[in-house]
Amino acid sequence: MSVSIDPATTVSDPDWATRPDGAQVSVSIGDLTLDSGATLADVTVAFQKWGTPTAARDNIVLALHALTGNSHVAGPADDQFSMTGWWDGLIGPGCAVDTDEWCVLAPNAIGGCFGSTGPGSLAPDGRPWGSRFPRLTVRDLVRSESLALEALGISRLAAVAGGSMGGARALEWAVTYPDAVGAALVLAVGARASADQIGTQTTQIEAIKSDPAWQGGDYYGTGRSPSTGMGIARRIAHLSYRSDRELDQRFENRPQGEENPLVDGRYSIASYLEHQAEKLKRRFDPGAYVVLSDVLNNHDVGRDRGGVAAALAGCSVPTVVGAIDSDRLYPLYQLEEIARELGDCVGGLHVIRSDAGHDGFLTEFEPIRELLAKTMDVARLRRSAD
Ligand SMILES: CC(=O)SCCNC(=O)CCNC(=O)[C@H](O)C(C)(C)COP(=O)(O)OP(=O)(O)OC[C@H]1O[C@@H](n2cnc3c(N)ncnc32)[C@H](O)[C@@H]1OP(=O)(O)O
Ligand SMILES: N[C@@H](CCO)C(=O)O
Repeated sequence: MSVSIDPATTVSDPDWATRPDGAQVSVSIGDLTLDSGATLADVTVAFQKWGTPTAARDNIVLALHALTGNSHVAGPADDQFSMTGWWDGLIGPGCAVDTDEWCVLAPNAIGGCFGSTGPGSLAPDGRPWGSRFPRLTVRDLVRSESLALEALGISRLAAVAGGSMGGARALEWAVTYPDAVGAALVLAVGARASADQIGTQTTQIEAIKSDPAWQGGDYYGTGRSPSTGMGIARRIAHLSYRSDRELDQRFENRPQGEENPLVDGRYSIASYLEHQAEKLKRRFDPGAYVVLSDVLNNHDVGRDRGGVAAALAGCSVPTVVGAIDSDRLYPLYQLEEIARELGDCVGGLHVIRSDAGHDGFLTEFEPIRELLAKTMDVARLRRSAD
């Protein structure tokens, strides 16, 4: 990729390359011009790193998280990240992405709440961005990542990989910078947002904005947060992340424990969704949920590129494409389109048989391991051909 670095660019830790696995580094990339034409001032992109970059920086793999994910792709839960890494066991010494060979970087998306600039960050005037935070696109996220990588001395990626919003980012990486990406793994995402996805995501956004604690988006520092609205959003979202079959097998129409839904008790599924909502409230910012859901809504790899088919056909990056057969958020036909139209799809569409639904890109360890290994095989061939 070729990007022009803002003179304000700084790297928090100049020795980041030799730091141990899981090390964090943040890069201030200065002002970022957005697709909307607006400028986001003083942007920081925060990463975690596993493995060691070569002197030539030719072994870098970008692991891209989904909507509420973060840079913690491997390792146990710790003080900063309350969850086990989302691809734990897939990235590390001897794993599918072998960090004795590859150096994995996982950037936190801008617009989020894990160290990269988001709506809860302080703007240059010292106040939280809040309602002033601009709308972002997947391409804005990818551009911020490419600027940060340039500042780390990285101009080429051996591979990019991700699912869901991470898959949208991986696809945009491949289409935007085909000469700078060796191989890609795109999981559980479409080439553009569908009416169904925009419908459910705008409904979730409305749930957050209709919480009185939203305060027009300027709730930071007020002591009140629209977490009730985000809890409702997460319940709606979580249903779309799992399959009807799996949920019914697990919960049927059973009551929760001894509770009686015919009086004032809950159904088991309602209790489960409440649990998922409560967990998200503890680790995610509603404002970031709104910004990144909007990013998913405007995802369209064909925008200003002559449409989806033309954009995908023009992409020369060898790309492994994977779908989960029970994914009702990103149904099979959307992944079939990507696999069919891409300039260089490796082995056609890989369909993962699972009842886990969309979340299968996180839970189906063995099939994801195989797809990651396949992607790294392609990356290795391309690296040796360079
Ligand atoms: C790429 C990225 O980074 S995306 C971000 C990844 N992480 C997340 O999305 C975090 C949210 N977590 C999840 O979505 C899921 O936990 C996944 C996808 C990571 C894993 O899914 P699974 O292992 O299938 O978990 P599952 O959906 O069964 O949930 C289990 C939880 O529900 C709870 N639960 C199950 N039944 C009930 C019930 N009737 N009432 C209340 N809670 C219940 C379990 O106790 C368990 O709780 P715990 O997670 O606090 O231990
Ligand atoms: N469980 C995932 C689903 C969205 O892809 C998340 O919360 O980000």
